[in-house]
Amino acid sequence: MTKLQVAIDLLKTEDAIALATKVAPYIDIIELGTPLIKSEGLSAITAMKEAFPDKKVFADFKTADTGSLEAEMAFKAGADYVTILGSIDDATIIGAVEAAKKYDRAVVVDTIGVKDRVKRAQEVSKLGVEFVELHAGLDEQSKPGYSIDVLIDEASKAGVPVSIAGGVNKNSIAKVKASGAVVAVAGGAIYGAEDPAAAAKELKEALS
Ligand SMILES: O=C(CO)[C@H](O)[C@H](O)COP(=O)(O)O
Repeated sequence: MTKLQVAIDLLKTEDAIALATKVAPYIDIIELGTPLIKSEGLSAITAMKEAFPDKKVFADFKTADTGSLEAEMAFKAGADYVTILGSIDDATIIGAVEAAKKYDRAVVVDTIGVKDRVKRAQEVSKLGVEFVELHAGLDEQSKPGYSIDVLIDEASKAGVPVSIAGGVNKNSIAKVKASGAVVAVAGGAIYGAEDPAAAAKELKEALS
């Protein structure tokens, strides 16, 4: 079954925890977005894991170097998953995977900015990562003509475990599920909704 991940791109830990409290019943993975971690630091990860010990906590570090060091920082703070950029050298991903083995946690590779996401997903899947995020970032999504259908098509071709992030919402969720993605990542569709709990519930039900 496709899991549901909420991407929390807010800037304050207390706001992130308040949102997670509303949506937790419908969510499998709680993602602390890169801006939140940059704003609040590692303490945001620790606070989220302490508030939700039974949920997977995902630290969206988007690490570009010193993979082992940064992954260890995330895991020590309480993260279950850390992201490493797919556009960088394999050595960074391998270092992070070694740290994940030490802490019994997992690495997710983020393909933001990668030209051939399917090829890179297949390459890095051989390095021991948990899954690969087929990702169009918020800036890419704002460009004219963007459609999540590109990511959905790639997920169906990848042949390795992938998540989809980049405009998952109630209109696209059925196609995301049908693509075989192991995780659907929804940010704005949940934290930007008038009723985040209802939005998360609707997405979760569509994945069931
Ligand atoms: O990682 C991110 C930006 O770099 C976002 O969290 C991700 O793109 C999901 O957000 P949305 O569902 O709002 O597109």
